[in-house]
Amino acid sequence: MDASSLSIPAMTLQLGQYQAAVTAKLQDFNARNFTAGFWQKQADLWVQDAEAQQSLRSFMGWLRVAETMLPRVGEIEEFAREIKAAGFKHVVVMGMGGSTMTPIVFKQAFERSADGLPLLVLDTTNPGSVREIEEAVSLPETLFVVASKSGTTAEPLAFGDYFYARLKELKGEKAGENFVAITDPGSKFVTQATNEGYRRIFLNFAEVGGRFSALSYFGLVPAALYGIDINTLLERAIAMMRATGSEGDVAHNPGLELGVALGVLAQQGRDKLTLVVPENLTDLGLWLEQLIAESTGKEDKGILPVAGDPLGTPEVYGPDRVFVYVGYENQPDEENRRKVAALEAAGHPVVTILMRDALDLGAEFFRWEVATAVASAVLEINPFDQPNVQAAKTATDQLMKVVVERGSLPQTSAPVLTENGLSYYTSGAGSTATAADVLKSFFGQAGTDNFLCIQAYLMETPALNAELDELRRLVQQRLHIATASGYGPRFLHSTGQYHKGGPNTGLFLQLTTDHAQDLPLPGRPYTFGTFQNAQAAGDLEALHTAGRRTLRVHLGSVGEEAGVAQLLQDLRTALA
Ligand SMILES: O=P(O)(O)OC[C@H]1O[C@H](O)[C@H](O)[C@@H](O)[C@@H]1O
Repeated sequence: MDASSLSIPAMTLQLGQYQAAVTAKLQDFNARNFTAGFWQKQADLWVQDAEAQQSLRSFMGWLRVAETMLPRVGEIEEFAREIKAAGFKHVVVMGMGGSTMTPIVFKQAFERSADGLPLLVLDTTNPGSVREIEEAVSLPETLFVVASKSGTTAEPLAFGDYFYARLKELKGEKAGENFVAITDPGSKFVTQATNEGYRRIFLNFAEVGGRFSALSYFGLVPAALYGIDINTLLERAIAMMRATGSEGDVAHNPGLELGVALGVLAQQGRDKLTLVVPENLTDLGLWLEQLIAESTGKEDKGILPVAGDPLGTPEVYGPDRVFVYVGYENQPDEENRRKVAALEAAGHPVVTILMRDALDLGAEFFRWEVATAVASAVLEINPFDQPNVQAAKTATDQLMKVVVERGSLPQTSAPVLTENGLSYYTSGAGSTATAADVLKSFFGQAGTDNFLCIQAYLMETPALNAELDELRRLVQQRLHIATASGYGPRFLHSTGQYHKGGPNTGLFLQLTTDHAQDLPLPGRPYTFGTFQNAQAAGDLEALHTAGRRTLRVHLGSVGEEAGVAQLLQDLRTALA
């Protein structure tokens, strides 16, 4: 073991029958001096098309962003002190995908320190969630951080407009004092934030893509406001950079080894990366999902990150899994570790990563960024684009144009059935006498390497989470397929790329509602609820265009929890 790898979290790979193929690929990559080429941004390691190579190179700024940020720690910490001195009591970070995933992880993984401010993240257009945030804080004492790399993403702009209008009612022309922007230089949002008198605009780096931006201003500004020691976080990331070859050759490159393993396993059908984490790291799953799914899920290939799948015994899993345990050295997490050991004994490949404390997340973000880029090289795809995300955005934009012109969303198709207030929309239904029939026929399409993806355009609550977990458990036990679940529109900026661009193995269950308690968007002729439903309809259209199998269950005016409870009951009958 070389000296630099001593200062990074330990990783072990138990690959069983796949070890030989992974070793062969590693030897092949080493023979081609992959690590040196990687640090020199040698784009032909991934793709051969000249245009794609140029684009790929232009998004590799994340490689050394931790080093760029280290000298800026003082500036960020000074800003955090200024905010506290100005009397702010809360921070709300607003944005989508890569721009807000890191603060979500930090908020769960770290206890807020005595000099940190409470942190909330808004990354949904659900009117109930927006209202929940508004009610949880005292608006005049809240700092709103609008985080958008492009400065053109519809959601953060809507969130910014909504809360800016609220603050204007309270503080008039001084509203901008409560707002901070993190965005790329030259984005349209820079102009808007300047005109609105934002307190501060942090300019990030054009060559750092959203999902690779954890160690840039996007992750570090919220972290410092929350009281996290960002200096140590970056130092740990830099230790991982060195271990992966940033300063020259290394005997073992942990990012390369993980990435090659994941890429080779995916090629051999083990393409569902099933994450197992202790209770206090579940949100790391959200971060890994957006990184891995959006980077690798394209051209009908990809690795599906599966987070929050109830962990079962070996016999409920098919040969399409690789299990990754990420936990803490000093936290026993006995039940998870015992189950993972049983899976390994049964021949499933298992990766184990043990962090010393939450500050090691700095190192892990970087390890996983390298591994994701390396796995993409194995799969021969460009990890830094997201071609299929745009399809859903375009379809949603078209629908919103109709809303602006006509005042409401167009009715697209008729349900195949309405029962107990729930309406079912699907093209694949056979006999549709009852809801259980519709469900039976939809789930009857599940092949062994398929997965269920629940897409909930609903308000996230602990009760709904518990119901969706139950739904996943039921499907896993009865059908032995992987299950994933995401709240819309969050997942559109994350796993949404894989859903439309990855292999056509998903069964997509979309859940929508009428939004009994909607919220108007100031200055716009529509509500948050209509916006969220347009996003659902736009994505459904994009899924259909990509030939995916879908079932939309509209909960109508039946409450969200009551509606999903009804669905669960019918599903139990259907899968009996
Ligand atoms: O930061 P933004 O430019 O607003 O982008 C937010 C998110 O939007 C898109 O959907 C991309 O696919 C994501 O990778 C990105 O993180």
